[in-house]
Amino acid sequence: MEPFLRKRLTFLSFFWDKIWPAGAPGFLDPDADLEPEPAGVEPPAAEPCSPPAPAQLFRALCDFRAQSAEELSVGRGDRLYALREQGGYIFARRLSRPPRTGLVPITCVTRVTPEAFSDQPWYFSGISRAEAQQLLLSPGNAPGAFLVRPSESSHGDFSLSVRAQAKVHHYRISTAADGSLYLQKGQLFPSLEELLAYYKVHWQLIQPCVPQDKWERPRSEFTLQRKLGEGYFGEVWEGLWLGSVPVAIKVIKPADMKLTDLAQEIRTLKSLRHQRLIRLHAVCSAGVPVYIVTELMRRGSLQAFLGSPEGQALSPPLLLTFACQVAEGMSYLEERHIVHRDLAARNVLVGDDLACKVADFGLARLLKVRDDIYSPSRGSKIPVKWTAPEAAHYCVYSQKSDVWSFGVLLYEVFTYGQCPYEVLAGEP
Ligand SMILES: Nc1ncnc2c1ncn2[C@@H]1O[C@H](COP(=O)(O)OP(=O)(O)OP(=O)(O)O)[C@@H](O)[C@H]1O
Repeated sequence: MEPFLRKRLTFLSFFWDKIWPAGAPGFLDPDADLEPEPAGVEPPAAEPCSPPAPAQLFRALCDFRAQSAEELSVGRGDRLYALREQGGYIFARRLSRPPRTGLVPITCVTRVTPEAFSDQPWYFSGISRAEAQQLLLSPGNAPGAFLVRPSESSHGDFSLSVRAQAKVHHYRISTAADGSLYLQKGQLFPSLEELLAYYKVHWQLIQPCVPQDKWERPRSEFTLQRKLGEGYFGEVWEGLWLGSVPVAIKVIKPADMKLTDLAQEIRTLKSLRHQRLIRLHAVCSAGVPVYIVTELMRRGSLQAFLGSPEGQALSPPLLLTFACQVAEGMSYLEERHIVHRDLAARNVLVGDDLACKVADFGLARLLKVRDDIYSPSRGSKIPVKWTAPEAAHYCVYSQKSDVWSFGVLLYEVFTYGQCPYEVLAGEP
C-alpha cells in the first residue's frame, strides 16, 4: 500500500512521511531498507524491472503554457519522461508537480545527462567507488560529507557515497519505470536534487564532499629522460614518476598559453576517462612550466607507426581495428559534448599491445583562445587537410567537423600513413 501510494501520488510525499515516517531517521543507518551498493557488482534495482534509458529523461528549459488539450504546461526545471518524440514535440509525462502527460515543444526541453549536474558541488563525474571512498575519508571531509557519482556498473544510474565516522557507505540511486529516482523502495523523487534535499534532512547529509586535487603533484616527483617529440603546445618527454613508473610528460610552453584557460582545460581532462582516450596521470600546474603527465604510449603516434616497417606490414583487418578504436574514443567525447577539433593520425597514440588512444582532446579546445593564430584570416596554422570546410572558413567546430576529420584519418589509416591530398602543397 505505502509504496503504491508513494509512487502514484508523489506530490503528497509530505503527507505520506507523516503517516509512514522515513526509514532512516537521524544519522546514517546502513541497515535501512536501502539499495546498498556492494563492492564490485551493484545489485539490479529491485523494482521495477525496466528502468527508462537516461536518454528519455528531459528537463524543461523554460516555462511553456499549453495552448490546446494535447499540450502539457511545464515550468522551467520540470523533469519530464519522454514516451515518444513526435515532430517538433516530445509526448512526455511530467515528473515534477502533479504528474500529467502531453506534448511539449522540443525547443523547450533538454535531455538530462550526467553532465547536467556538473555545476553541482556534490556531483563528482568520472570517479570510482574506491576513489569516492578515499576522497570522503581524506582530511577536509567530516562525517556527513557526501557525493553523488555515476554508477560504475549500471549505465545511467547514480550512486550516493556518504561518510559516517571512519567509514563510507555507498548506496545505489535507482530509476523507476516512470523516471522517478529512489534510494529506498517506494520513496520516489522526481529529481536528484529533490532526493538529496529529502535525505539531507532525514539522514543529515551535512555537506558536499570537498574535492582534493589528487592529480596535482610536485614537479620533483618526475624526471625527464628522453624527448619524444614536440607539438604546438610544447615538448613531450618520456620520463619516470617517483623513479619507477614510466610516463609521458608534456611540458607546456608558458608563452603561448593563458594559464587560467589551461587550468580550465586541465579540469576537462580530469573529468574524462575512457579506455580509448589517453589517460591523465598527474598535473604539475603550480608555477611554470606546467607538466601534463599521461600514460606512455611506446609506439608513438599512429601516423608515425603506420609509416614504420612494422606498421607497413599490418593487414587491412588490423587497420580496421585501429579505426574502430578511434571511433570508440570519439564517440565517448561526443557523449560528453567535447569537440576535439584536431583529430588526425598524429594525435592518436599507439601502445605496446597495438591499442590506439585518442590524445590532445582537451588541449585542442584551447584553439578557442588561440583565435589569433588559428583564425582563417591568418590561415597557415589550421590543419587544413583535416579540417571541415565550415570550421576552416568560419571557425564553426562541432561534432560534425570532428566526423569530417575522422574521415580524413580513415584515409591515413588505410593508406598506411600517407598524407591526405598529397598533390596540394603546404603541410599540414
Ligand atoms: N603519451 C605519449 N606517449 C608517447 N609518445 C607521445 C605521447 N604524447 C605525445 N607523444 C609523442 O610526442 C609527439 C609530440 O606530441 P604533441 O601532442 O605535443 O604534438 P602533436 O600532436 O604531434 O602536434 P600538435 O600538438 O601541434 O597537434 C607525438 O608525435 C608523439 O610521438
